[in-house]
Amino acid sequence: MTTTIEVGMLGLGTVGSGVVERLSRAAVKIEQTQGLRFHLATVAVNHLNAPRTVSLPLGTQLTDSIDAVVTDPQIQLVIEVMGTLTTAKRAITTALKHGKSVVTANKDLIATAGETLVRLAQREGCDLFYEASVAGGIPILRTLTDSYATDTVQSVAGIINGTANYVLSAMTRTGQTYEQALRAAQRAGYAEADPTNDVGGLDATYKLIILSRFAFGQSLTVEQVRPVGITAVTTSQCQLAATSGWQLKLLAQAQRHGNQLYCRVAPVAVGDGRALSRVNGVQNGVAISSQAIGESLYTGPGAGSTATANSVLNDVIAAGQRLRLGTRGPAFNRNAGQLGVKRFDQLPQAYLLFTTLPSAVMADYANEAHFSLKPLSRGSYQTSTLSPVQLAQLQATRAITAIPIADSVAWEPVSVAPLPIRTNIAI
Ligand SMILES: NC(=O)C1=CN([C@@H]2O[C@H](COP(=O)(O)OP(=O)(O)OC[C@H]3O[C@@H](n4cnc5c(N)ncnc54)[C@H](OP(=O)(O)O)[C@@H]3O)[C@@H](O)[C@H]2O)C=CC1
Ligand SMILES: N[C@@H](CC=O)C(=O)O
Repeated sequence: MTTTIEVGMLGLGTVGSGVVERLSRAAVKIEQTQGLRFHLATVAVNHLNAPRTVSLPLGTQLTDSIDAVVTDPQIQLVIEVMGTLTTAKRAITTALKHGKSVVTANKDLIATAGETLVRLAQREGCDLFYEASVAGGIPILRTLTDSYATDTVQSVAGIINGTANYVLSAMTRTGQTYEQALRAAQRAGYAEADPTNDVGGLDATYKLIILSRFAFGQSLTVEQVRPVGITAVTTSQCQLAATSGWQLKLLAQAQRHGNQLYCRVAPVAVGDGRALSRVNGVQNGVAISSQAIGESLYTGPGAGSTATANSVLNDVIAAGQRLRLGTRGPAFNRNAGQLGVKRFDQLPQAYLLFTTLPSAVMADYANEAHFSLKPLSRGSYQTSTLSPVQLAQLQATRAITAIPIADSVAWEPVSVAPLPIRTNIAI
């Protein structure tokens, strides 16, 4: 017997159009395999007369009133794919208070107000799912919930912003400028309406915050992560690094060490031997290290209409099944931990350096401060382990860009001599 679920949707842009298209394409399969039929009753948009890439099914209402969706007593399930913070929070809150289950792809909102919304959903006995909020088409949240249920995660290292990875890959592989590559990512529908968070590392930080709740039961804040984006990375740096066996990636990391969780979102040099170095373009990759499974890598498209819509619809089906069975309420994530939070940049580690300073000056630095410097190609170097103080002093020259090398952290303190302070060296 088939159960019909009345659905309302907020947003009909890149992801919303994908949801409409996938929902009609997969309707027969969903009915056959799940015993569910989803009837898209109403879709709310901002601009009623804007051109659309999909046609709505016959009978689906298009409105510019969010309330017409979230307060409609017929609607049982609301899909929020419009983005925004305040408007989306108000809409989801109203939907939950009206007893509706909610599926959202909104990482900004789930990272910053997710805990409040989860509590509200629990109080109202509704479901709140958000698989598409992290890594687009990769079912990483459900995998962490279901497949790591008995396991203990030690570390998560992810390329989790499709736009930034597309840009860095294009700069490395085709020599495009940052601006050219970003424009292409925008045209492909990977970037947010305003791409500032994509390239500034905030989008990856929001996703790391959500991932960390599932992997460690630990909530992070943007202030704790202090993300560094890719806006200062140049095509020349990407290509010099690649020549020497490193790929520059915007990496989001969280790693348990004792009772601390170390985190970072920053451009990092990933060695060619590591699987993450081969995750290119809009692809995302999440490498998980855990006690029972060991090392695993989950890859797939991190953004884009169809792949993201697929994740949204998997949540819709999960919520639909609970509506059918009357089992709504259990939170998507119930992992809870109590770790202190630190940043990777508080630890000694090795770096790739890019500079226009003469090699003799760089050699003097290394000699005076007792660290070693391996020259790579044209103004690039690989350092031995540097303490945070040494790094700060080195960067005070303002003529050196330092990119941390993945997996080079020294967990035990190392004794390193401080550098003499030299600022504003003439080049
Ligand atoms: N694009 C992607 O690859 C991914 C996106 N996401 C997330 O999914 C969400 C949607 O992204 P995306 O589809 O790319 O965004 P788009 O900008 O393409 O679409 C946003 C849609 O929301 C509608 N909208 C915006 N504000 C309002 C409002 N106040 N009232 C009613 N409708 C509104 C817009 O209406 P109108 O068309 O009339 O302007 C538009 O249809 C975001 O949270 C994003 O972060 C998550 C994973 C991947
Ligand atoms: N803008 C985001 C879209 C998916 O979350 C990205 O580029 O990863």
